[in-house]
Amino acid sequence: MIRIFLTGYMGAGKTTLGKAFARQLGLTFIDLDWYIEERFHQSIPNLFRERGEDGFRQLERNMLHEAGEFEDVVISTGGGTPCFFDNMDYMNRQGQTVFLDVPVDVLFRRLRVATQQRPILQGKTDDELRTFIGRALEGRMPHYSQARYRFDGSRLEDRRQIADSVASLRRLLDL
Ligand SMILES: Nc1ncnc2c1ncn2[C@@H]1O[C@H](COP(=O)(O)OP(=O)(O)O)[C@@H](O)[C@H]1O
Ligand SMILES: O=C(O)C1=C[C@@H](OP(=O)(O)O)[C@@H](O)[C@H](O)C1
Ligand SMILES: [Mg+2]
Repeated sequence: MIRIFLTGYMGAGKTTLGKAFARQLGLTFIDLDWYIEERFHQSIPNLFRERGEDGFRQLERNMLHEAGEFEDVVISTGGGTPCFFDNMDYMNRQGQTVFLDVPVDVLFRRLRVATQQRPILQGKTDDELRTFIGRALEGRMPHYSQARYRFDGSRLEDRRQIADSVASLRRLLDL
């Protein structure tokens, strides 16, 4: 039975790599954000507005424990999932955890054009955003570093790089 959790900061490539990896191995792919949006019929930004971050984190934990029971699955978590409650311990008990490690400059380049669905990043200038990402990544590293595996997520910029990264992740996980 295979159960893989991809973790890492916003823009690290969890959704992109998770989807491609699951497709190649014939596994079920669950993006935790998409799963939440499906179950609550609300976008992530609306859930933040309606429930506040604390409320979002509670339902994120509950949905993690629901999806975390699925088998033969790749679960791409949200960037904050490992950082709340005992979510990281839970994931380490349930399956193989992978931290997609990506340099701040790469995260900034990816995210500056993709803040629409990420409430935490909205309303910032480029300089504010880059500083925010750097500080947030540093603050979250104690959680991300509890993952069993570390993987370089900086090579996901085109189909060829995604295919190569899928192959590298298979070797890392011996799958
Ligand atoms: N098909 C694509 N074309 C261009 N950029 C993309 C594409 N897919 C993802 N990206 C960029 O890569 C970033 C990381 O993708 P994503 O998998 O959503 O990361 P995560 O799930 O870790 O937040 C996105 O924020 C986006 O900027
Ligand atoms: O880092 C975070 O706190 C968040 C990351 C998002 O997921 P992605 O990492 O897929 O963008 C989403 O769960 C929410 O906006 C909060
Ligand atoms: Mg994602």
